[in-house]
Parts: sequence; C-alpha cells; structure tokens
Amino acid sequence: MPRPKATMPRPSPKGAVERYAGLGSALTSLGSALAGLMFVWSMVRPFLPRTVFKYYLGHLMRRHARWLVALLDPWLTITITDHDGGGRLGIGAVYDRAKAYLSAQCATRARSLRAELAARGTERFLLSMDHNEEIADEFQGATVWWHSVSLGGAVPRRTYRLVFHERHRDLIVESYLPHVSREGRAIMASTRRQKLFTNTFDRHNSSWSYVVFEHPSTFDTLAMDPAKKRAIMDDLDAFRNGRDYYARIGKAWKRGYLLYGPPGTGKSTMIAAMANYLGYDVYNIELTSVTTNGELQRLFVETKGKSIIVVEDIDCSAELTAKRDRKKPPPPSGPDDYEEARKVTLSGLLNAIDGLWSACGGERIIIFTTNHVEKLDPALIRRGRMDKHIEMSYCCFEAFRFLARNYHGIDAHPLFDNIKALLDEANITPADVAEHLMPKCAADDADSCLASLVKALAEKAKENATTAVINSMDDLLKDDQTVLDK
Ligand SMILES: Nc1ncnc2c1ncn2[C@@H]1O[C@H](COP(=O)(O)OP(=O)(O)OP(=O)(O)O)[C@@H](O)[C@H]1O
Repeated sequence: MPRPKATMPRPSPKGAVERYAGLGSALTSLGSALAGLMFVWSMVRPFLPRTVFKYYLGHLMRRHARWLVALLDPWLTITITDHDGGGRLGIGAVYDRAKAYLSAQCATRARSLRAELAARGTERFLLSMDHNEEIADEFQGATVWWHSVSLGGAVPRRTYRLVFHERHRDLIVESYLPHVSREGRAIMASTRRQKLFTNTFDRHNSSWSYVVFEHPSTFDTLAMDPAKKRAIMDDLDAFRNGRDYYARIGKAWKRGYLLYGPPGTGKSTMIAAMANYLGYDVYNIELTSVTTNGELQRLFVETKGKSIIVVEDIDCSAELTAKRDRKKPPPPSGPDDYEEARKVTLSGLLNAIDGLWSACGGERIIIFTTNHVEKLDPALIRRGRMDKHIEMSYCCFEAFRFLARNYHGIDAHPLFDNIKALLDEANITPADVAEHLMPKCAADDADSCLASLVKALAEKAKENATTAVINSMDDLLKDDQTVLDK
C-alpha cells in the first residue's frame, strides 16, 4: 500500500526533517543486520528439520513482523474525512471541528490557505489549510502533523490526515483529539453560518451539498394572524430549550410540523422564518431525486443536529399519496418490477423518519408542506410524526395590515375598511397581496398600491360570487336528476 503523502519526506515543511532524521541511519544498520542474518540463515538451514522451519521460525517471524514495521515506520496516521458519519453529531461533524480548530492554528503557520466568510453580516474571514498543505501542532510535548488532502470523484471528499509518533498514541487519542473537538466546536459556535443543504444525485447515489443560507424572511416579515404566529414561536422556543425535557420523557429530541394550504400562502416563507429564528441549518430533500428507500434512509441519517429537514409539496409524490399497502410486495419478476422497486415508497419514508429518530439523538425538526392535505395518508401526518399541523390560509385583514405596515409604513388608510370587507369575499393569498403592495415604479405610493389592491380584490370577489352561483346551480341540477332517476 502506498504511504500517505503526509508521511513522505518533504523538503519544505518543518517537522518532516525531524521525523525522518534517524531513518537513513536506521535503514543502513538494518541493511547490514539483514545481510548478516541471511548469511547465517543460508549456513544453518540445510541442518534444520522442516517442522522447525515451518512452525517455530515461521511463528517467530510473524510475531516480530509488527515490531519490525514499527521500527521502520513508527508514524501513525488518523484520517478524518468530511464524509464520515460523525456518529450522533451527523455527517462530517468531526471534520468540521478539526477544520475550525486548524483555522486558528494555520493562519500563522500554513503557507497556502483558503478563505471563506466567517458568519453572515461580518467581514471576518475563516482561514483553512489549502489542499496538500501541511502544518505541525504541539500538544503537551508531542508534535503532530496535519495534512489536508482532497480525494477526487464526482463529489470531491476533503480529508485531514493526522500523523504522529507511535509513542504518543494514548496522548493523541485520549487527550489531543478531544481537545481538537472541544476547541473546534467553540470556534464553530462563534463563527457559525447557516447552511442550506440539497440532495444531489450523481451516477451512483445521492449526497448532500450546501450553499450558505441567506433567506431574508423572519417572523417580523411574515404576515399572519399575530396570535397564531406567537403560538408557533412559543412552540419553537419550547422545543429549542427542551433537551432535558425530551431526555426525561425518553423521546428523541425532534418535532414534526405539517404546513398546509393553497399555493402562495407562505409555507416556504414560514420555513425560512423558522430557520432564521432558531439559527438551524435547512436540509431540503427532493424526493424525486432519491431512487430507493435505502438511499432516503441514508440521507436522513446523514443530517446534522440543529437542523430543519424539509420535504416540500409532499402531495406531488404519487407513491406517497397512495394509501399504504400493508401486504408485502411480490418479488420483482421483470425489468418493470425492478424499476418499481427503485422508487421511494410511503413505508420507506416512514421507516426513514423513524430510523432517523432512533439513530440520531439531537435537535431536529422535520417539516412537510402540501397544498392538498386531504390526499395524504393519515400514517404520514399522525401526531407523533407531524406533531403540529399549521394551516397557512388566505390573507386575513390582520395579515394585510401587517404587509401594509411592512411595505408602506402605514397603520391606517381610508381604503382599509373597503379592503377588510373585500378580503372576506375574495380569498386572495398573502403572495398576491404582497405583489399589489410592492411599488412598481417611482410614482407608485401607498395610495396607488392600495387602489390597485382594491381593484384586484373586487374582481376576485366578483369571480368567486359567479363561481358560487354556478356551483349552486350545478348542485340543484344534480338533485333534480337524482329525483327524476328515482
Ligand atoms: N404570509 C406571508 N407573509 C409575507 N410574505 C408572504 C407570505 N406568504 C407569501 N408571501 C410572499 O409570497 C411569495 C410566495 O410565498 P411562498 O413561496 O412562501 O408560498 P408557498 O405557500 O410556499 O407556495 P407554494 O405552495 O407554491 O410553494 C414569497 O416570496 C413571499 O414574499
């Protein structure tokens, strides 16, 4: 097996010289010793019975092989990759901590660095080692070397190799690594940026990739009934501070929300507001890009704590809206059946959610959104899975006042009464109201925007009234037909 690059002698980095200083003379002495042994061996071997050679000497050589290797290469390597499960911390968490720890070390020591903004709204940069860069670190008298490597592939894997002398094994494993983890976590807490993860599919499987999450929506900009909004914020607070409570009642620290309502009523906006309120990362899972139930399960388990996992428009996945088939499916018999077996099913999704709660301990929220709650299987949205059901409804007067204050800084206007009466009849979404309130040119002010809204509301109210008349006539005709049929 080729040695990791970090252990190869390199001219520039400090430490490499020290690490390999004794190696040349050790090899020379070993060469002479081996030559002597070979000579003695060739003299003695013809006089040895086969059994002595086979059992005793063979055994002796095997026993001392490890010692010989350790003598030649006493350097141990620990590999930390951004794709390790990270146990209860979630994928790449150990790597992230090491990266944060090294950011504090490498600014003064590495010669080739990468820079990224440390946190939203700050001008501070977080520095990390560039690929193939090496730095040395000291800990309680031991020297260790960190080497940064990027492994190729469709989704490149970033890896750190930590190299140290065998005699420091206990110190490194029991004290140094926990020290790196502690320091790294503290640095991450002070420089944390929220991330938006999406699942991408290459030729072989799905994996998460992320961008920095910078959605401007907050509860201060979300238009909805103030009492309902307050209740959601209180619920989130109780969840965030509920670590001991969840441990005491023996439940995984998680909460499920179902957001339902017509398009444009603010479901995605609400998710962004929740993420910003809690400071959590968002994992947006696109079910149509996931080919098997197993893959879905893996994606779920790879999410980190302090995160919101979102499945939007869950009603758009035909396999999930179908009622659960409790019978075991027959084994695939042809290519079509195999294609069928590759789909994500409702039971697959339920298993993935349940598996997530049993495999990962910490602080996750899962949110489903749908425009057609009535289409969903009750098992998917039952309390315990989706603990809180939130209806995102058409714009009410309170939500309109909120938007008017946000967009134009007004709390009252002669058109408000008119708008209040029309809103009840028009059934218009907050997205539509926001669109009318948004000035389109420099001449647009509150008066013109509200006038445009009144016009739109009146048209929508008229349209709804006409539809209602047509529907009631249809119902009457159906009733008449039923009577005639009888
Ligand atoms: N309650 C709201 N408060 C403030 N803005 C809103 C609200 N609802 C909708 N909007 C505005 O309307 C736009 C569309 O809203 P959003 O995407 O959140 O709706 P949605 O319910 O998720 O729609 P869909 O079901 O089609 O995904 C947003 O960009 C936002 O600016």
